[in-house]
Amino acid sequence: MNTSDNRFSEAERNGLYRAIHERRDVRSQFLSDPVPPEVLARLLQAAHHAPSVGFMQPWDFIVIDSLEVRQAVREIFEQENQKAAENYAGERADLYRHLKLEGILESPINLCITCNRSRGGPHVLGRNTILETDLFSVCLAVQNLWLAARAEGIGVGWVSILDQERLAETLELPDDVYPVAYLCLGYVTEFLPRPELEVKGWRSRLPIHELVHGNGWGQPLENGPLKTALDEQEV
Ligand SMILES: Cc1cc2c(cc1C)N(C[C@H](O)[C@H](O)[C@H](O)COP(=O)(O)O)c1[nH]c(=O)[nH]c(=O)c1N2
Repeated sequence: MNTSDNRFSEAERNGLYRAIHERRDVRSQFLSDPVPPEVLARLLQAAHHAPSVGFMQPWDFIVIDSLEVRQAVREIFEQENQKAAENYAGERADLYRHLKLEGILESPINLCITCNRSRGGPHVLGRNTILETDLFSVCLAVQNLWLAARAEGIGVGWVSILDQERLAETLELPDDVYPVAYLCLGYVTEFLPRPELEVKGWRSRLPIHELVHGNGWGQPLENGPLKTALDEQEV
């Protein structure tokens, strides 16, 4: 059997890698143009087709277009962001305060992806030992949506500078439902070529060869074909 039989076509593979490499966290570039319902439906379907522990599908999607709700969430962000800024001093504090870290009011849609921690009953296959696997599953749904959105030309920004309890209260979540991701979605003026935090001088992408270890933590990858290929593909 030819090992390439199951491969996508070259154009399809290029499309997938393009979505991965050109996906951005967006907060400064949102347009107010509405996202058509059929496009949003495709994004939600992409999220719903993520893998999940024991096929638990612990996610729900709260689609928020109400200005009132968005304003309430924006206030939570403001308070938490003030606190976060106090972690830095001097130039770093100045830089932090100049970063735009949310697009809650500018984006036409806010979406909260939650995790229902009791979905599927008390014994979910694969979740007997590592309880957090339900949360991991929801993160994969977020990433599916994020990549599909990039292919649709829609920007997504994840806002985590939020007090979860206040967010849960604002969205009237039941006790066993945890707000994993608060996302802002919309068409954009542009997708930056690099992460905004890198463009603004906050932090850079680490070289991949420092992150790939051989056979155990801290053991460098030996010089060989994998190391060469990684170095050649560094982007
Ligand atoms: C769990 C989690 C939480 C957050 C983020 C991401 C993730 C995965 N990111 C986006 C983050 O800053 C961004 O992904 C990195 O800077 C890399 O940039 P690109 O996503 O490649 O553009 C993010 N960005 C932001 O402006 N405000 C925020 O609160 C958060 N929170």
